[in-house]
Amino acid sequence: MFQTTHIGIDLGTANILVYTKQKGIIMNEPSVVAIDINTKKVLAVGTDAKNMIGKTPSHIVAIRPLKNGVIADFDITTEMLKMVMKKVSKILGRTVRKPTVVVCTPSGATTVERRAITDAVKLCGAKQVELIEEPVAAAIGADLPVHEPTANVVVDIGGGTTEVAIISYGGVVTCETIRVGGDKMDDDIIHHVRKQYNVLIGERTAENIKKEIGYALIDHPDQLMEIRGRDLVTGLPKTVELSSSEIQSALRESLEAILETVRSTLEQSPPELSGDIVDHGVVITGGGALLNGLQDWLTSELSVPVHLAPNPLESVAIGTGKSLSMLQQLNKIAK
Ligand SMILES: Nc1ncnc2c1ncn2[C@@H]1O[C@H](COP(=O)(O)OP(=O)(O)OP(=O)(O)O)[C@@H](O)[C@H]1O
Repeated sequence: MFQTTHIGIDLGTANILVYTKQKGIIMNEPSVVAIDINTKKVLAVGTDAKNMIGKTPSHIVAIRPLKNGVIADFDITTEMLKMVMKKVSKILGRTVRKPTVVVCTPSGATTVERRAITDAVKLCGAKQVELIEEPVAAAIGADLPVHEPTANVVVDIGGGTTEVAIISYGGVVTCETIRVGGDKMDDDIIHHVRKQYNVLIGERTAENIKKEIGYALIDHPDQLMEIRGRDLVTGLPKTVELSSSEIQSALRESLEAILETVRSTLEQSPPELSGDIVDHGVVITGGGALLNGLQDWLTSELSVPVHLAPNPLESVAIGTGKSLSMLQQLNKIAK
């Protein structure tokens, strides 16, 4: 006889997290797959694959099979999920058979995109697949009282998208999504260094620059960072010194786009909920919420309190997992 397993998966553009009720988050790895294009064989998944980005011979490519929160390459996503299930079995010390899986989807995902996620998870052996909208999962994960008739505003800044949602009484009252998140900020930095210094840098370097000297606030202690890339004129490696103020202006456009989305979502709030927003403010979550100075910058621009979720990188996975126990309760009632 085998045990039924209930699993929550945050299938993100940047990271994939797996949650079980008994052990909490048991896996947190980059959503990256390394493939040999000659044999079509998957060589590595997660951290091992991410470490290969930009460093492999030409027949090995590191692919991110999700873009903007949805599946961009179905077959590779399925392969990645199969490897994830194997890792989960290893971590749990037993074979996971026919699990019930809750997966989050961006609220802007189309029916076809939602269907693709369900199909991919089913192909990995899941018996039942339930979908939950990402902002609702993020709000549950951030311990917001989503089931109360009060406005809970969540700004989830992920790798591929930023979702802004007002949740009340267990449902989404209004929501806006833009395809601007941490990845776009990395692109902004790559573009800036190429334009300003004629130097090409990789995605990982850009992400490190963003985390170390990327600031949302114009007013911040100026910091310098040395980075290495390829000189586009000579083709040779080159070292460049970057300042936090130039990175701040490189990120400006993306940050303004996020701010505009928050503003227009708040503008759509029903008047009865606006008072709650002034009192309770906005919760920022997702990895992008960790950008230096973002909380202070949004507070000054929005004139409402802005709170950072306790575990911004894990809120969605925790919320997905918690919704799992709600599902179990519902199933018990149904039986
Ligand atoms: N300290 C930090 N400062 C700025 N950005 C960060 C920091 N830590 C992580 N990030 C960024 O957060 C993003 C990943 O966040 P998260 O794991 O919430 O996204 P995701 O759920 O995979 O994406 P999506 O929700 O779009 O599917 C990446 O772009 C990463 O560079």
